[in-house]
Formats: sequence, structure tokens, C-alpha cells
Amino acid sequence: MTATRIGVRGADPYEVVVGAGVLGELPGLLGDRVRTVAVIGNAALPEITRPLCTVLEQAGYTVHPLPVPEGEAAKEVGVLAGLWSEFARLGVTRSDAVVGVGGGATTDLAGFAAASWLRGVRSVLVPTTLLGMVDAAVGGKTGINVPEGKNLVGAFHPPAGVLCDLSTLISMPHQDYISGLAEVIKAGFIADPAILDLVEDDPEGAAAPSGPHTRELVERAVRVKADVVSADLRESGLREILNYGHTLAHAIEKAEDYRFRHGHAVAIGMVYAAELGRLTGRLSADVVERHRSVLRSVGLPTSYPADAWPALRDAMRVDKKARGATLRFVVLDGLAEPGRLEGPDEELLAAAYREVAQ
Ligand SMILES: NC(=O)c1ccc[n+]([C@@H]2O[C@H](COP(=O)([O-])OP(=O)(O)OC[C@H]3O[C@@H](n4cnc5c(N)ncnc54)[C@H](O)[C@@H]3O)[C@@H](O)[C@H]2O)c1
Ligand SMILES: O=C(O)C(=O)C[C@@H](O)[C@H](O)[C@H](O)COP(=O)(O)O
Ligand SMILES: [Zn+2]
Repeated sequence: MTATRIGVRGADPYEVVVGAGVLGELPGLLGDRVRTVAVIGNAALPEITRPLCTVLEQAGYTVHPLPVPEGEAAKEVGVLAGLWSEFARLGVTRSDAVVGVGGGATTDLAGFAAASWLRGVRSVLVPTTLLGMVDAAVGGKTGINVPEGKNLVGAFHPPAGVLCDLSTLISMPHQDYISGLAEVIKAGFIADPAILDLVEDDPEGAAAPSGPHTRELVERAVRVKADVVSADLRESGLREILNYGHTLAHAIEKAEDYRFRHGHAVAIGMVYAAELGRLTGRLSADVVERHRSVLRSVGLPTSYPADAWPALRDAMRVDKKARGATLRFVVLDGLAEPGRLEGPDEELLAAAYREVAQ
């Protein structure tokens, strides 16, 4: 089957290539001016990283594999500092490139390592999770976590290309795949409700990496993201819609010391945002219920402990959409009609939380 190429427009346009068995496309995305490639790969995925390094070596690149801890443990300043030392030792220059191979945690780190080294070297991202393909690797948000909050240190640094080889999804742990579905469903609520129809028609198929609609779901979600970031790379307005559900989600991730899957937190956060919309008279109860039903149909959580509220409320203060002490939320005025809720009062915030509390 041929690969699909989805363009991301902007000052430095690039392509997101989607298909099965497409790792051979990597040299084409790196370009022929690059000589040396630092491959920052999730250490738990040698069966993906090794063949990819071979593809690069056969294409004539000098390849330096740099394994990093799997998952969220990669998004730490110590790991990033270790990569800077490696870049210095290897003599990585501005004519070289970084390739990031792994889930969203790995590509966020690799992207930021590329953004920060020599004030920016070329990167190509090879996401190996559903979440990475439909969201993290596309759009140029890169970064790491700090104890004070999620993704608080980072940069906008668009990749030179993104390679989504659907065959890498087969080995994914089920719960991590489900976590990625939360971002797919998010794309459905904010922009492309056909995604919701596909999931609702066959939740079991949607929850399987080799399901009948996997490719269509990936491509639809990538198109949503590509269109948004093409119009607003630096999140000066439109891009905020991709943050639907994330204000509460990041607070949950912090409260759980980053051991709670991102997509699971986003699922709960979307129900919270939907409740904010309903309680302010902007969103119908039917659409709120649709959030719960579609998320639950694939096994995503929609509630969180009641006693967590004070800590979550405190953590939401550092949300990047906030302006000073004023919290700002992405809410829906209807399906695919994202809007903003500015400065909600404390009672409204707590009332919406009571609707998700268990
Ligand atoms: N930059 C962005 O725009 C953006 C968007 C969404 C999410 N994110 C970030 O992405 C991260 C979450 O990404 P994720 O869900 O991909 O998590 P992840 O990178 O932690 O990967 C999840 C798990 O899957 C394993 N894994 C990855 N690929 C595999 C494969 N093919 N086979 C078997 N196991 C595999 C990993 O080892 C890990 O244990 C969060 O840090 C989140 O903040 C960033
Ligand atoms: O690309 C974006 O913009 C997003 O908000 C996508 C989110 O799914 C993603 O989790 C992102 O990393 C969150 O960004 P943050 O700026 O809130 O840290
Ligand atoms: Zn997200």
C-alpha cells in the first residue's frame, strides 16, 4: 500500500508520511546535505531502532545511536543534559541531524535536544506509538517536564519530517494504544466528528492497532493537527484548541508524578472541559454524555478521585493558556466548535469537578 503524505505548511514546511513498512522513507526526509545522524531512541525498542539505523547506514550516513530511558523518564533535565554531552563528544554540528524514535515522550525529548543544541539542528521524528503519530511528533512542540509541572521547559521546533510506520504499532502495550486514542477522539470533538462515528461504530476495532480503521483514524487525526499547526505554530490563538482537556490533564499527571498515561489524563480532562461547557450553558448534555460514552467504549477513564481537587486546582495555575492569575480553558460550543472560557469563578471550577469526581 502506498504511503500517504500530509503536508504541514508554514515557514519550514514538512511532510508527515503515513503507511505500513515505510521506514525506508527516512533518508528522503533527512535530505542529502546531512552526513551524521544522532538517533535518540527509546532504549526499550531495539527491534525498531536497529533496522532504522541500518537503513541510514546503507544510505551512507554516519549513525550514532543514543538510547534514552523509556517513557516519561526520558523527559527529564538529566537525560537532556546527557544528550548535550554526547552531542559535544560526537561533534554534532549544524549540518548534522537528530532522529527521534519512540513514543511521544521520546520524540518530545529528541525534538527539544535538537531545538536546544547549537540553537537548533534538523530533526526527523519517527513516532512508534499511536499518540506519537497523531499528535506528539507533529507540530513542533518539544520539551521536558520539571517537578513544578508538565512540559514547562521546551521550544517550538518543527521537525524536517515525520515518519509514521503503522507496522510499529503492532507491538504496543494495549493501555498505551488506548491512551493514544484519547488524542484521536480529541481531534474528533474539536474538528472532525467523523472520527467519533468511526470509533462509536466499532470500538473494539478502534482499540486494536491492526483494526480496520487504524489508518483512517491516524490520517484524520494527523490532518486535524497539521491544519491547525500550519495556521498557528506558536499557539497565539487557534492552536489552543489542541489543548482541549489538557488543563486538568496536566494537573492529574503532575499529581500522579507523571506515572499516569497522558491520554488517560486527557480523557478525564475532556469530560471536565465538557462539563464546564454544559454548566455555562454552551454545550448540550447530549454532547457531554457523548464524551463519556465514546471514551468509555474504548476503555478510557472519565472520572478521578474527589479528594484530589485541591491539589489539581493548585496545579492548574501553571497551565500555559493562563494569563496571569486568569485561567483559560478550551471548551466546546458544539461538536467541532471550540471556544474559550476565560476566568471561570472558583465555584464553577469546583462544580465541574464534582461531575467527574468518583
Ligand atoms: N509535543 C506534543 O505536541 C505532544 C502531544 C501529545 C502528547 N505529548 C507527550 O507525549 C507523551 C506521551 O506519549 P506516548 O503515549 O507515546 O508515551 P511514551 O513515549 O511514554 O510511550 C508509551 C509506552 O509505550 C512504549 N512503546 C513505544 N512504542 C512502542 C512500540 N512500538 N512497541 C512497544 N512499546 C512501545 C514505551 O516504551 C512506553 O513504555 C507525553 O509526555 C505527552 O506530554 C506531546
Ligand atoms: O500540539 C499542541 O498544541 C497540543 O496542545 C497537543 C497536546 O495534545 C499535547 O499534549 C501538548 O504537548 C500539550 O502542550 P502544552 O503546551 O500544554 O504542554
Ligand atoms: Zn496531549
